[in-house]
Formats: sequence, structure tokens, C-alpha cells
Amino acid sequence: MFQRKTLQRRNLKGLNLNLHTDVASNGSLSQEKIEDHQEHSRIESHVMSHINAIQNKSNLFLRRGIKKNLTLDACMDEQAISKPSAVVIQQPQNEPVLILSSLSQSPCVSSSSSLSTPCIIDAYSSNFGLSPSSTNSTPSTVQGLSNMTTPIDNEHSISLPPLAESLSPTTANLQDTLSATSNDNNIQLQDLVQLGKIGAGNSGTVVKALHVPDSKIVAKKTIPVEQNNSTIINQLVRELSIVKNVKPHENIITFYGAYYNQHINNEIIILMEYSDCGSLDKILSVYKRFVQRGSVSKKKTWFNELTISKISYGVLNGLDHLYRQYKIIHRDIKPSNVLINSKGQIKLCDFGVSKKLINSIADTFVGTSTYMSPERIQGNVYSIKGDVWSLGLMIIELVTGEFPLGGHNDTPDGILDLLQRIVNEPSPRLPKDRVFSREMTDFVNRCCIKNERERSSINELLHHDLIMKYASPSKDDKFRHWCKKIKSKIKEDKRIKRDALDRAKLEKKQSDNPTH
Ligand SMILES: Nc1ncnc2c1ncn2[C@@H]1O[C@H](COP(=O)(O)OP(=O)(O)OP(=O)(O)O)[C@@H](O)[C@H]1O
Repeated sequence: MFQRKTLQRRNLKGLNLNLHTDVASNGSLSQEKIEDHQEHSRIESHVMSHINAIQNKSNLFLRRGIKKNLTLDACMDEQAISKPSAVVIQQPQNEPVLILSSLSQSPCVSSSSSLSTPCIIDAYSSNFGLSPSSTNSTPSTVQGLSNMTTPIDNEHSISLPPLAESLSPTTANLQDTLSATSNDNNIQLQDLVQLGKIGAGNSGTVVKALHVPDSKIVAKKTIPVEQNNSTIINQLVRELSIVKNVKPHENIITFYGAYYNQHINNEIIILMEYSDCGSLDKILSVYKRFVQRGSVSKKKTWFNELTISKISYGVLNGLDHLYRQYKIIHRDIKPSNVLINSKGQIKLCDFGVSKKLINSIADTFVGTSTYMSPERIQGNVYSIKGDVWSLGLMIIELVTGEFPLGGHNDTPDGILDLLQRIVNEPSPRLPKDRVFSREMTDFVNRCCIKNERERSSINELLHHDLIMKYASPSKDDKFRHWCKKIKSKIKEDKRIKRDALDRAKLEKKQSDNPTH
């Protein structure tokens, strides 16, 4: 009955704005549609001002080289045509790449008929209580995360959107934690454009997002919270109250702030520094895929001795900083919590089970990590040396490609079997069928001593021969080079996977329609 027609088109420094409307198939516009047309004009000016604002801020698309010649497409909500639901940014081939949900209060739905492939949707709108005209509620102040006297400087602090008007007692706790003063240098959620999913863990999902005003890429972790689940909420409160106190450091992921809005999705959003090579588990998976494809020999690990030395130093230095400055024990050292960037920096993230030392005795069994040390499993007092044990296990996993207490077709029968192995079986070691240097073998052995008192301390390991052997600027350069190579391998892997998916789709299409 109705066709989509483009009514307006403007060119803006390489960006095109298309406004579509539904037009009767005889070409005429009904009175209703004429009103819609007028409405379109209003929407258009709204959209244009939004685009201008973005462009004036950073000219991001062109400068970043991310999107060239994009089309901004103001989609119309099919049910309520007068209400635009989203601004969709499309590539020339009509392939939507992202949505700025700037016009709607509800999360955007990629229902537009012009969308041929699934969109990445940013569920937050500029009406997310941030624009005075769009809401009666004023932005809540958030103590703790942004109103920090020391931890996060202005450059990194953000203000939060308004919190729920009526909070249950548990969410009120959350509100307390996420309260902060508004700040001129804030990162606002509506300034973020979601770019793609990075990964998902037990607690939530992490996506890559672009902070438009300064063209900075950030990682956005979304953690759904059950309204009445006080355990989870308290854990998050604890996590965030710890993270907010940590100042930027070369081996710690920088925290940019957190958001919570019960009305929208009942989820917490944590913004942090993005690491462009991802986590060690991700790099290991990419390596394994290359081995499977036969393009890399299984004998040739990507994690050579230099790399292990640099990773170990970064982890130990980060742990040392957390403990010395804040009395924090990380408690969850594992490959997915160690991030790398192409500048050659190692960063610790995820303080989900971290806590101040003073609380550690009361809450020893947080998490189900298989990197847990024997003393932790046995319920003994947990000290920072537990993280040293985890580092030892992680190194063995990186160089062998297998988790040391469960690989080689020797998978434990469940968590209890694994826990008893950690406690009762001999300490994990580097495999004997491969040659490792004396320094490397000694380093790992010192990490994996079961008796916590005999295990090396962080300080001892920071001065270990394995670390000293590679502590020169030329080795730093080599490591940076390695990181860059890894980044390009990750890209290549993505491309191969995408091509394989496309081929599979095409083959399926051909088998479904053999005549075509
Ligand atoms: N700041 C970041 N920069 C780049 N990638 C990240 C960042 N934070 C997390 N990731 C990626 O997202 C993935 C998911 O992270 P998340 O913290 O949700 O879970 P996890 O650490 O894998 O598991 P768990 O929830 O059990 O701790 C990680 O494995 C990592 O690859």
C-alpha cells in the first residue's frame, strides 16, 4: 500500500541525511501524510542539529576514518509515524553500521524496512534525562564515582543519568554508590556510539563504543541487575566502590565511570579504557584458530619468552600498585582479565572479586575461578600470593595453549575434582617435552609452589631473572612490535571468520534455491 520515499536530502560534509515517509502507491500524500511531512521537517531540523552538534564536536567520522560517505537515515517508527525512533547511520551499500538513538526515549529497534542487516543498537537516548527539555528530572549527582577527591581526575570522571525516582532498598544502595556530582568534563552516555560487541563473561557483556566529542574509543560493560537480588547488587556496589578509587596507572585499566538507570533496562554500565588487542584468552583463541587452519604450527607458540616476561612484569606491577596504594588484592587473575594494547601495555581489569584486604577473611570464596590457589580453596587466609599462583597457572596456559589442571584429555570431573587436584596433586609445571630457559622454568615453579609461605612474593618476582633479562628499551620495542602483530592477526582472524560466514550463507541460499 505504502512505499518508502525519500522526501528530503541534505549533504553535510560527506554525510547525507535521508528522511523517508510512507507515500500511497498512487503517489499522492494523504492529509495525514502531509501532516507527517510537516512533522518530518520538524524531525529533520532536530536530526540536523544533532548531526551538526556531533560534527562540530569532533568531525569524528571523517577524522577517524571509520565511516566515509555515510548516510544518516531518520527512521520512522512504523506504529507512530510522527515519532522518529532512531538515527541510523548507513554505509553506502545500505548496510547499517550504527544507531544514534537520539530521538527516542525507548531503546531503538532496528525495524526499519530499509535495514537489511542487523544493527548495533545503542539503547540510550539523548533524552536519557540529560536534556533539560526532555525530562523533568535533573541529572542525579553521583557520589563516589565522579565526585572523587582523588581517584579519577576530571579528565576521566563522568556524571550519571538520573537515577530511578523510586528505588527499592537494594537499588538505593546502588544509587549511593553511583552518585556523583555533575562535572563539565563528563562523558555522557548520549555521546557514545556503540560500535560492536567485544565479548561476554559471567556477569555481563562488553562492547566497544566511540566517545564522540574526543573521538576516543572506550569499552562499555553492561551488567544486568535483578532488582531484588541484593547479593549481586552488593557485589557490584563493592566492585564499583573499589574501582572508583583507583587512579590511572600503566598496568590498570582506567575507569571512566558508571551509569545506572532502573527505568531503562535495570542494568549497570561501566565505562573503561579500551584495549585494542583484547584479553589474553582472546589472543589465545585466535592463535588456536590459526593452528586449526594449519597456518601456524602448534609447536610455534605466539607466547615466547620475551612476551611472557613482559606480561608477567605488567601483571606483577599492576598487582603491586593495587596492593601498595589501595590494599587491594585482585583475586581473579586469569587470561580474560589481562588486557593488552598495541602500544605494548599490559592492563589488569575486572575487579569483580577484588576487595580490600581487611575484608578478605570474611569473604574468601568469591567466584568459582579455576585459577584459585590451594590455600584459597582450603579456606585459609587469602593473601596477595594467591594472585601469584594464578599468574603461574596463566603462564603455563599461555605457552601450552591448555589450562594446566585440565588439558590433554584429562578434564576434571567437575569443579570438585578440579579443586581436589589443585590441593592434592603435585604443583603444575611447564611441560617436559619442550625446552624452556632456566629463568622461565624457575619463575613458573616459584609461582606454583603450593605452600603459600614458600611461594615467591610479588616483589621477589619483580626482580626475578626472567623479568630482568628483558628489562631494556630494545626489548620494550620488540614487545610493542609483537603487540602490533597480534592486533593485525586478530583483524585477519575476524576477516577470515566473516568470509567463511558469508560463504556459508551463500551456499545455504544456493542449496535452498537450486534453480537460481
Ligand atoms: N576494557 C576492555 N578492552 C577490551 N576488551 C575488553 C575490555 N574489557 C573486557 N574485554 C573483553 O570482553 C570480554 C568479556 O569481559 P567480562 O569482564 O565481561 O568477562 P570475563 O572477564 O571474560 O569473565 P568473567 O565475567 O567470568 O570475569 C573479556 O574476555 C575481554 O576479552
